[in-house]
Amino acid sequence: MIQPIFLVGARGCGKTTVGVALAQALGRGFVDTDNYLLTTTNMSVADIVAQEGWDGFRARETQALKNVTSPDVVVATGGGMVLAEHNRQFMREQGVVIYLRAPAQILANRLEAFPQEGQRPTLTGKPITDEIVEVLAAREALYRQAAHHVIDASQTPDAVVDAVLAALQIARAS
Ligand SMILES: Nc1ncnc2c1ncn2[C@@H]1O[C@H](COP(=O)(O)OP(=O)(O)O)[C@@H](O)[C@H]1O
Ligand SMILES: O=C(O)C1=C[C@@H](OP(=O)(O)O)[C@@H](O)[C@H](O)C1
Ligand SMILES: [Mg+2]
Repeated sequence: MIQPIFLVGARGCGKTTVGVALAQALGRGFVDTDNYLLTTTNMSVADIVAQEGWDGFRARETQALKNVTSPDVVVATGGGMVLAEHNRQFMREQGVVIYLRAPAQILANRLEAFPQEGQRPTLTGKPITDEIVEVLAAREALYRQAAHHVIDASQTPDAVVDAVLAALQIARAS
């Protein structure tokens, strides 16, 4: 049975980067919930948060998750998608959920090199490393709860894709 694949994990773990490569390897469609919101609302995450607060953004990302889900798609979620219990349940029931896990320092290094502030406005007002440590501590259990598989995301994107394919026991389509 073909099921959607949902990538979850903290900011910078590579959900978007790996998602594109995984979809290509499987010959599937790819969709990113943040990009979906950007193109459907013409607003960045920072714009939405400025106008509607984080609660408004969270409501929109829940709707985006439902809108983008179809059987043959790879979905890169935003790092906070797992915060809502119904999102975790939806993903687990509808498809296969992969937690891309990496240590805080690796995440911080990637985000410092490529902050994308419009899509990643501050969550805590703290410096990146402090924020990542705090957010991971708060969410680690949620990522694990949501996930069917936990993959080491500190490897190269290609190696992460191979690890996901091995976990799913499927071969590359190309
Ligand atoms: N496995 C990886 N190894 C090295 N750099 C990575 C890896 N995955 C992602 N990156 C880099 O980290 C940054 C954040 O990646 P992104 O895919 O946007 O993460 P996420 O969607 O999980 O926030 C980007 O600059 C990307 O090129
Ligand atoms: O961790 C979070 O709460 C968020 C992560 C971001 O996505 P990425 O994980 O793709 O950076 C984006 O959805 C938004 O800024 C909120
Ligand atoms: Mg992303």
